[in-house]
Amino acid sequence: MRTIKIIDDIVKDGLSTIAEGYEIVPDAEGADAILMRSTDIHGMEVPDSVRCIARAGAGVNNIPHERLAEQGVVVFNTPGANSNAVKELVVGLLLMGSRDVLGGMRWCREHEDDPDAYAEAEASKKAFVGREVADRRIGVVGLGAVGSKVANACVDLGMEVCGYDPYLSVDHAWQLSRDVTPVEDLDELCRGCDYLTVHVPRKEDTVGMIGAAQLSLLNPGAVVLNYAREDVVDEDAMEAALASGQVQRFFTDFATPRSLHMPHTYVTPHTGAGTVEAEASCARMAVDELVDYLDNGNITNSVNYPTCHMGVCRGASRVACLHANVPNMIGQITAVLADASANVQRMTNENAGRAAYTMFDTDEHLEPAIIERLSSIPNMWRVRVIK
Ligand SMILES: NC(=O)c1ccc[n+]([C@@H]2O[C@H](COP(=O)([O-])OP(=O)(O)OC[C@H]3O[C@@H](n4cnc5c(N)ncnc54)[C@H](O)[C@@H]3O)[C@@H](O)[C@H]2O)c1
Ligand SMILES: O=C(O)CC[C@@H](O)C(=O)O
Repeated sequence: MRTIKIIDDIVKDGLSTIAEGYEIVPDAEGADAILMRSTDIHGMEVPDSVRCIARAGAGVNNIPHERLAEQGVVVFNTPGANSNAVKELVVGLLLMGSRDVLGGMRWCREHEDDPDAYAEAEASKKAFVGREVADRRIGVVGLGAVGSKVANACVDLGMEVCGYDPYLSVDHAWQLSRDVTPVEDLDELCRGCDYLTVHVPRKEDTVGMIGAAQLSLLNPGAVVLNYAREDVVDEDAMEAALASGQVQRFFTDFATPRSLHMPHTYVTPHTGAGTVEAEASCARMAVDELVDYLDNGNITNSVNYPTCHMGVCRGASRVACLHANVPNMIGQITAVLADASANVQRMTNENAGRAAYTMFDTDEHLEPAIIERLSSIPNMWRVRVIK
């Protein structure tokens, strides 16, 4: 029986692909895998029993994945699985940010007992006049799963859309409307924008990337949306820009102590991906990744190990070696197998960044002493006997 510890709220519907032979357990200690969402586990000691962690979502800044790679723990995420949900909310807020929808609704609610409200509304409505988004310029920072969808939707709304993404993948480039203008410099992107929306992961080069300089380049009265991570937009700079009117409205998905008190700021409680569809598709993708890794050693959508697929093992045994991406690891692994006269049926080696993954099927079962020898190769982080 394989075991999964679930951290966070994972919709039941999303767990439907958990195969027979799996059990959800209450503790991480002793579990084979962890399935989780946004809880920050930087301070958690991940037990040695845990071989993989799947984050049902896109952002993995809450998981120490580089450290976990050296512990031989494969970390997965679910690229794109919630991107439509975020796109829909961002587009909705973009429109709300252009018309004072919330102000108008508040006015109506405040007049709920006023018998003359209907007539007074006609006189009061000029306070809520907004602007149309068509022909306005929007800058989209990050053109991945979410950003590319937002950019395309803005094209459909008739906006002038510019995008900035120095690491744009070929897949996402294919998905992007040809009416999105690529801009190579962040400041150039911001210059003259009426709207700015941010869809980058939280990492060293994105923390604070939207600061005073970028906000000052927007058109006065711009609307800014942050549905990426809280500190991608510098809060000091944003508060000053809101106070001066340089930014008219700020929509953010992050209820930080600061954002909750900022003027003209509309905060949602990290619900960008909060739809039944997105939650289920993230959970299902995460479960599929965990199960294929635990059962077959295959790796799909890992953020700290390379992709590797060898299907289902047809040999007597399958072993996976998780190790540093340094020279002569394959040489040392095959030397151990040659010493043991093991006949390798299939073998794959892949690497990504500092980590590498070597998986092989053999015609015979490998004795524990051989596994021991493989494990003691320097820079070997974990050896898994899958079959
Ligand atoms: N609010 C939510 O509920 C919610 C939901 C999904 C994603 N997110 C956040 O949004 C981020 C993006 O999600 P996604 O699914 O589009 O991820 P993604 O990986 O598909 O796209 C991220 C894009 O950002 C680009 N990028 C990276 N560094 C950059 C930089 N310095 N400047 C410009 N572009 C850069 C990448 O090249 C990539 O194209 C996630 O990492 C997560 O933090 C939030
Ligand atoms: O799990 C969530 O609720 C939010 C997920 C979102 O922030 C993501 O990065 O995909």
